[in-house]
Amino acid sequence: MRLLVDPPRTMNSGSSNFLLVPIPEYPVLDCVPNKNVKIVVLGASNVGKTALIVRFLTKRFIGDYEANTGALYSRKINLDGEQVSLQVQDTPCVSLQDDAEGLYCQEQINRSIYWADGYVLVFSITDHSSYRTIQPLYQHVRRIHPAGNIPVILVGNKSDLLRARQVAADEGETLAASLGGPYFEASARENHEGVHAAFLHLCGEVSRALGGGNGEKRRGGLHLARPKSPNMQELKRRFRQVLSSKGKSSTNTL
Ligand SMILES: Nc1nc2c(ncn2[C@@H]2O[C@H](COP(=O)(O)OP(=O)(O)OP(=O)(O)O)[C@@H](O)[C@H]2O)c(=O)[nH]1
Repeated sequence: MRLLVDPPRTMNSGSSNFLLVPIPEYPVLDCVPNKNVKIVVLGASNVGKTALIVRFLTKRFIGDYEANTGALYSRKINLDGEQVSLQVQDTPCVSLQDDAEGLYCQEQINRSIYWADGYVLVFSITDHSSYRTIQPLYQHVRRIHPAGNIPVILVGNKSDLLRARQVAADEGETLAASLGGPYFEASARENHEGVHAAFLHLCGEVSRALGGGNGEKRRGGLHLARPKSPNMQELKRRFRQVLSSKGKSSTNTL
């Protein structure tokens, strides 16, 4: 069975700034047996974590969001001709501590890190401090998963804002190499293909790392419960919010 969140009833089809397509959700019981890929998206504030996830799952770009509270999105994807259950965990932002050695990282994020099989580390190419957050963030992931291979990709988002660039592409490449994953420059605002390629690459890596197993992978380090299940209420609330603000700002309805 597949559950859909309430579809929007009034929309402006000319706008790309609103979530026009509901993100398919389905209960955990409907997961594809033995093929459950769990990834978490991590990074500093305002780098575009939510925008990237929504872009990947809906091919759409939403202009503005309220601060993220950590939604979990679920859907089935086709990976090399195989159906795979994908869960993508959005997270609140992390930030560097004053000494820049450690991270401010909510407990909810630690749980997500423990739960996930693959990691999307995001910075904005327009914000060098978000780039500096990545190395400590990766070390943090390593502390939670001290053993084994960690499938990871590094995404430099907002590549459409070239004039505001603060992080050079080769800085991204170098950092990604040190983490042992590939670097993708992407624009959640302007380009679905780049975002899609990045997420799909990670899903493939995770699937290979799980080796066809059921996701019961490495379990060293901290013992933390998995994060809450798909947040349907949160999604519905966001749709309602988007629709009501749309209704206020435009007379164009379908
Ligand atoms: N120009 C441009 N803006 C983007 C892009 N991606 C996201 N944004 C904008 O950046 C802002 C932050 O995007 P979010 O997706 O909310 O970022 P986040 O990392 O989830 O933010 P937090 O909730 O603070 O953790 C929003 O105003 C987005 O519209 C992009 O690729 N290009």
